[in-house]
Parts: sequence; structure tokens; C-alpha cells
Amino acid sequence: KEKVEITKEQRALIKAILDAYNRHQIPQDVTKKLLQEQYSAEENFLLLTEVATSQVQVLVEFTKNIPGFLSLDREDQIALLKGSAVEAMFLRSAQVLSKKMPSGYTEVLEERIRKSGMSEEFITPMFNFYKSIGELHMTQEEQALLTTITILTPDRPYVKSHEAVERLQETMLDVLRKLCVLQHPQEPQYFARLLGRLTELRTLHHYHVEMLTSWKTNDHKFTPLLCEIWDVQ
Ligand SMILES: Cc1cccc(C)c1Nc1c(-c2c(F)cccc2F)nc2cccc(C)n12
Repeated sequence: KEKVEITKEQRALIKAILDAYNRHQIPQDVTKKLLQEQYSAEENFLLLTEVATSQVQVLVEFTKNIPGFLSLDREDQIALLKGSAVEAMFLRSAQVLSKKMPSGYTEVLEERIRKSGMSEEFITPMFNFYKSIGELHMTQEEQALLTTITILTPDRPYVKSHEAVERLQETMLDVLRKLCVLQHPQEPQYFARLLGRLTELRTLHHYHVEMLTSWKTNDHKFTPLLCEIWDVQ
């Protein structure tokens, strides 16, 4: 049985990523609004647009703190952010929704998502994903690393230095693999199950493109940041 050991460098890497992941949270005023504003499909959509916009801002700040990310080609940094944003946001909202917060924030967020004028065909797979993430009971480190691995996916559109991104992603995959072995010794397949979620994220990515189109068709307004990150007119 090979002895799995996390090196000093890898421990520093985990700490840097976890600090960045925890440092950037959604601002209090946004979460307070979610609890206070009245319920209507329009109001819920507006609030979710605010949450989505703040999630993108949080994501950009987190990404800049991923060791090695800022050394990548600048255009590739943008291509990685645009290509991974919604997947990272699905992961983040899954982690928020699977935690039962004392403030009742998760229940309110879930209620507003279900009643925001989104069609059932997107709601079902979205909440199935949220449930499957919740069942994994990921540690904070695993959540932060899985998000990092999603962001560092080399085969996003317009990425030029494929190898540079792949090398960075492999560094993170190696750390996550070791963490899974050490933190879930009774579940040898745990690491494989985490990576399986990344496949499910790709499917949700496609659903999201359709959601954007249907929101646009129903004349829903987005913020400039959401239009920019997802190339919406
Ligand atoms: C904040 C939020 C949380 C859970 C579900 C949803 C639908 C949202 N809201 C949006 C998402 C989005 C996201 F932010 C995280 C996960 C999946 C997502 F669909 N994307 C967009 C794009 C334009 C407008 C909104 C309202 N919106």
C-alpha cells in the first residue's frame, strides 16, 4: 500500500487556495436583501441577478489568487475565466445550498431560484446536482481545490497555451487526489466521484446557455458584468 504524503509545498498550496476561497464571500447586503425582499418571479430574478453578479466578482478575485494563474498568458486568463465561470458558480451555489445556514438563507435562496420564472427543465437537473454535491460532504479544502481544477480546465474555447494550463491543473489534481486518500480512507473511489461531478458540470453549462437565451427571449435584464462574462448582448 503506497504511503500517501502531502509535501510542504503542497500544504502551502492548499493553504493559499483555501484562504482565497474563504476570503471572498458574497457581501452581507446582498444576502440580507435575499432574506427581506418580497417574493415575486420578477423580484426573485432581480435578486438572483444581483447574487450572480456578486458571485462573478468573488470568482474573479478568487481566481487571481490561485498560485500560478497570473503567470499564465493574459488572454488565456480571460479565456479560462469566461469558460469556467458558470461551472465554478454552480459549484459555489451547490456548496452554499447544501449547508443549512442558521439564518435560513439557503431555504430562501432555494425558494427564490424555484420561483424565478425558470423552466422546470433547468430546475430539476440543477437541484439534482446540488443534492449530489451535498451528498459528497466535501471538506472546505476539497471544495476550493475542485473549483480551482474546474477553472484550470485546459480545453476551454480560445485557450492558446494548453500545456501551461494543463501543468497547473495537474499540480492541483495531484494535491486533491492525495487529500481525498488521506481524508476519506474508507472511500477509495472518493477522488473519482469528485471528478465525476466535473462531467455533470459540463452538462449544466449547456443548460445555462439555454437559460440565458430563454431569459433574454423573455426580455429579462442582466448586469454589464454578466453580459461580458457570458457574451450576452
Ligand atoms: C445566483 C443564482 C444561483 C442559483 C441559480 C441561479 C439561476 C442563479 N442566478 C443566475 C445564474 C446562476 C448562478 F449565478 C449560479 C449557478 C447557476 C446559475 F444559473 N446565472 C445567471 C445569469 C443571469 C441571471 C441570473 C439570475 N443568473
